[in-house]
Amino acid sequence: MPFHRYSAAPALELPDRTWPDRPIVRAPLWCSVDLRDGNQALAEPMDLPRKHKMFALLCRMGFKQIEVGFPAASQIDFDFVRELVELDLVPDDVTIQVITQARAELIERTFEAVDGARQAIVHLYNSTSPLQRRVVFDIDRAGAIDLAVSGTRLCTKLAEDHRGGVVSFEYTAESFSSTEPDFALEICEAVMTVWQPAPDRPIIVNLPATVECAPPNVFADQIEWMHRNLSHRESVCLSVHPHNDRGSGIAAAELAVMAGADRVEGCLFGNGERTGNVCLVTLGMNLFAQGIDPMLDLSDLGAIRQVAEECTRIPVHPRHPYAGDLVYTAFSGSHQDAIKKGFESMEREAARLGRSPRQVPWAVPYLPIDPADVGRTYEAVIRVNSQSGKGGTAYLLQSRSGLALPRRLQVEFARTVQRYSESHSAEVDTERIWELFGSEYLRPGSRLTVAEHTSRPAAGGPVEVTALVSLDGGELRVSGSGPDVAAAFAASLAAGGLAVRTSHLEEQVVGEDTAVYAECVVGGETLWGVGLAADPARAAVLAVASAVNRTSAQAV
Ligand SMILES: CC(=O)SCCNC(=O)CCNC(=O)[C@H](O)C(C)(C)COP(=O)(O)OP(=O)(O)OC[C@H]1O[C@@H](n2cnc3c(N)ncnc32)[C@H](O)[C@@H]1OP(=O)(O)O
Ligand SMILES: CC(C)C(=O)C(=O)O
Repeated sequence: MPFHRYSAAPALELPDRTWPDRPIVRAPLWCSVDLRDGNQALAEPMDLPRKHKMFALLCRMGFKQIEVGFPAASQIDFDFVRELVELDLVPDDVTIQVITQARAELIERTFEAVDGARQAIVHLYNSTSPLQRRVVFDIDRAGAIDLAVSGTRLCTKLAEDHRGGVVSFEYTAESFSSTEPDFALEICEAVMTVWQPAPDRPIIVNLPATVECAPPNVFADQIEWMHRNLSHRESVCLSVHPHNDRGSGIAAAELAVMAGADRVEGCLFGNGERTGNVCLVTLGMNLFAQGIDPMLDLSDLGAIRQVAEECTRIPVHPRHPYAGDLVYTAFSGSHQDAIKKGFESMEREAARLGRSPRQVPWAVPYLPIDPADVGRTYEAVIRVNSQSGKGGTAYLLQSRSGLALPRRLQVEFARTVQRYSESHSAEVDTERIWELFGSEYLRPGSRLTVAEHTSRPAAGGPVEVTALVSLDGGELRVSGSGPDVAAAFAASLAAGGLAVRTSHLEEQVVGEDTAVYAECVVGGETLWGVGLAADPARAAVLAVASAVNRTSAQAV
C-alpha cells in the first residue's frame, strides 16, 4: 500500500478547546439537502414527480429549511422551484433554499427561480482550500475573496429587489475543513462585510467538510475556532455540512454541534456525494435515544425509508442505524436470551407501576431503543438460526403459540431446532419452529396412544387413573395411582411392562386449553413430554404419552 503518498490533515492548535465538555442539549436547526447534494449524486437524478414526493416527505417530517435544488444548473431544478412557488406548495413555516456558484449569470437565474417566493435562502458557494484555489481556479487567496465578495454583492442587490417576500443568504466556504483557518475566517468576514448581518438580517455561514479528511475531533476544533472568532456572532447562524468520506460524518456533526454549530445540513440515510452527506435520520435518532426531542418526526421510519428509496433508487443498507432491516434483530443466543429477559422485566416493571410497558423507561439489553417507537414490530427482533439458543427459540414459540416452556424443556427443544438449522443451513422461522415443536411433542405417537381414560381422586389423597391404551402394538387396560394425573398414568404403564415416572411437572393455561409439561424418566432415560387439551387431565395423560413416544422416536 503506497501510504507514503498521503499525509495527515493539519490539525488546528486549540489546547483550550471547550467542546468536549459541552453536551448536546437540544436539536440543531436541520436543513435537508436531499434535493440538491443528494440529488446531484444520483446516477438518475430525480424527475419532477420524485422531487415533489421527496419535498412532501421532508415537510411531513418537520424540516423547516429545505435546499430544493441548483436551479441555474438544470431546467428540472428550475421548473421544480417554480412549481413550488407558483403552486404555493411550500408550507408557511418552511423556507426553501437554492444554491448557486459565484457567477453572475447563475446568480441571476437563481433569483429568477425564487421570484415571488414568500421566503427563500439563496446559497452562494466557492471553494477556498489551497488545493482547489490552485488546481481548479488558478487563483490566490485574494482571487477567491474577490469571487465570494462579488457574488455576495450581486446576491445582496437581488435580495433587496426580491418581490413578494424575504430572501436570506447563506455563504459556504466550500472545502472549509481543508482550508487554512485564518483564510476561512478572512473570506467569511469579507462576505459579511457585504451582507451586513444584523439580528433581524442574519447570515448563514456554512462550513463544510466537503471531503471528510480528518478525524471528527479535528473538525470540532476548527468549528470551535470559527465560532469563537467570527464577528457578528449573534447574527450568524453557524452551519456545518459534513460528508462521510472517513465514515465519521455523524461524529463530526455531533462534535461540531458541541463546538458551537447551530445548524446541520445533511440527507436522509446519508445520501449525497461519494460516501454521502451526514445522515439526518441517524443524527435525529441519536438525539431521541438520549431523551432529546429531535424536532423531526421519525416515528415511521419504514414509510420514510420507502419514499427515500423510491426517490433516490438507492436501497437503505440492512444494517443502517435505526432504519435497516436487521438493526433490531438478534440471531445469537446470548443476545436473544438477554432481550427476552429485558422484555419480561419491563412487563413486570409496568405491572408494578400499573402502566403499560410503553409507558415505562426503555431498558432492554442489546436494543438501544424500542423498535415500536419508530414504527417497527417486535416480530423481527428475534430470529433463529444455528447461532441461536434456547431463549430465542422459546421466545418465538411463545409469541406464536402462547406456550411458555419450562427452562429445561427450552434447552431440550432448542437442540432440535439447532439440529434442523444446521442440517438445512438456514434460518428457522416462527412457523417452522411451531411445526418442529408439534412434530416433536404434540403429534400422536407410534408407541403409546391413549384411547380413553378416567381419573378420580383416590381415598387418602392420591389420584387414580384408568386408561385404555395401545402400547407397543398391544391394546390393554391399565390403572395406577399417584399424587397427580400424570404420575398416576405413568405408574399405570407398569402393567404394560414400561417403567415410567414423572420427575417434574408444570401446567399452563393457554387460552381455552391447558398445556402440561412433564419431564419423565422412561426406562432410565430423562426426557420431556407435552400435552395440550381442553381437559387438564387429558393434557396430563397426553404429556406422559408424548414423553414415551419420544423414546421410541429416538430409538428409531
Ligand atoms: C461541493 C458541491 O457539491 S457544490 C455543488 C456542485 N453541484 C453541481 O455541480 C451540480 C450542478 N452543476 C452543473 O450543472 C454545472 O457544473 C454548472 C451549470 C453549475 C456549471 O457548468 P459549466 O459552466 O459547464 O462548468 P463546469 O460544470 O465544467 O464547472 C466548472 C467551472 O465552474 C467553475 N466553478 C466551480 N465552482 C464555482 C463557484 N463556486 N463559483 C464560481 N465558479 C465556479 C470552475 O472554476 C469551472 O470554471 P472553468 O470552466 O472556467 O474552468
Ligand atoms: C456547497 C457545499 C455546501 C457542499 O455541498 C459541500 O461542500 O459539500
